[in-house]
Amino acid sequence: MSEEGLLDLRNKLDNIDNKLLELINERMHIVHQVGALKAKSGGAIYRPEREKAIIDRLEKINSENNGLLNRSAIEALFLEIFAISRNIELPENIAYLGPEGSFTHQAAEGRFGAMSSYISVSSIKGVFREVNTKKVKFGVIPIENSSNGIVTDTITCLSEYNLKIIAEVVLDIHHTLATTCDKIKDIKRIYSKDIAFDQCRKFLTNMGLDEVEQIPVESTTKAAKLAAREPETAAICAHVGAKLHNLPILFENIEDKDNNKTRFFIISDFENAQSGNDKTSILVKLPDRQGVLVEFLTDFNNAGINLTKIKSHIVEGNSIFFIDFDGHKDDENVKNILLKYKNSVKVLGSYVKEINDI
Ligand SMILES: O=C(O)C(=O)C[C@]1(C(=O)O)C=C[C@@H](O)C=C1
Repeated sequence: MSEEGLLDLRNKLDNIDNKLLELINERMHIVHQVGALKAKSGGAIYRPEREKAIIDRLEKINSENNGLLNRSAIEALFLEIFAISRNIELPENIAYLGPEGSFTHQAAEGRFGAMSSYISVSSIKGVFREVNTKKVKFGVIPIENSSNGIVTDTITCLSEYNLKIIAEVVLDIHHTLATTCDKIKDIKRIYSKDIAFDQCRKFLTNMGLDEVEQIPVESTTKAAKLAAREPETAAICAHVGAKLHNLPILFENIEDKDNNKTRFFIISDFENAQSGNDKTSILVKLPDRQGVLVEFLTDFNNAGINLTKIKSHIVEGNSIFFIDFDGHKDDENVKNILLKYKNSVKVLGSYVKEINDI
C-alpha cells in the first residue's frame, strides 16, 4: 500500500474517532442528568440488568447488520462506557481482595473500569467490613475456583454480614512462569500462592521444576515482586503481576487445566431489579430431621426452579448449604418457595447470570 493510501485511511479513522468522542460526551451529558435524577430519588446507580439489556440490544443490531464485532468485543467496549458513566453519576469506590495486580483486582477493574477508585484489602473479611461501614460502595471477592472449589471465608462472611451479591464475574485464570533467568535450569527457587502451585503441577513436572524449592507467599503479585528482586528465582503469577513488576515472562498459560476459572462476587448494600436472565444465591440451614433436604430440593424441583449449584459448608459448627439457582428472588415461583422456607433461608442476592460459567 502506498504511503498516501495509508494517510487517507488514517484521516478517515481520525474523523470517525472525533465523532465517537463527540457522541460519547453527548451520552455522558445525558448520563449526568440520569445521575441527578437518581440523586433526588435515591435510586441505585449501578443497574446491571439495564446494562445487560443494552448489550443484548446492541448484539442483536450488530448481528442483523453483519457487524464485525462479536459479543465479547461489544461487552468490552460498553462495559467500560457504563463504568465511566456510573462514575459521572457518582464517583465509585471499590474494595477488592488485594494486592494490586491480583486476579480479584482484574475482576474489579473489568467491571468498574478506569475511572473508579480502588482500594486493596488484605482479607475477605476486610473487604466485607469496608462495604459494611460504607467506606466503599462495592466489594469484590472470589467465591470459587474450578480446580480448588469454594472459598470458605467468603461463605462465612456472606453468612455473617447483611450485604447483597449484586453481580458475578467469571475470569479465565491463566498463570505464567516469569523470571529474570534466561534458562530454566538457572531457577533455584519459585515463588507463588499455594493454590497456583497446585494448578500448575504438570507444568512443573514436565519442565523438571518439581524438585526446585517452592515458596508459598500470600499472592501471586507478591511472588512476582520477589522474583523480580532476587536472582535465580521465578514466580508463577498472572500476566498483569509480571508486567507490574517488569518481570520477563518465560512461559504463558502454564496451568494444568485449560478451563481454569475463578468466579467472583461483587457485594454492595442494595438489591437488583429483575433482568429476565438472573441467578440467585442463598444460604440454607435446615432443621435436623430425616428427609428434610430431599423435601426442600423436591419443592424447588416442583416449582420448576433449576438448581445450578449446591455445596455444603460448616459455619460456627453448623452445617449449611450454599445454593445457586436460575431466577430472581421476585419471580413468582421463587417468591413462594422462599416464603415457605423463610426461617431456613438467607437470600444473598439475585444478579445477572454470566454467560461464562464455572
Ligand atoms: O440507565 C441507568 O440507570 C443509568 O444510570 C445509565 C447507565 C448507562 O450508562 O447506560 C449507567 C449505569 C447503569 O448501571 C445503567 C445504565
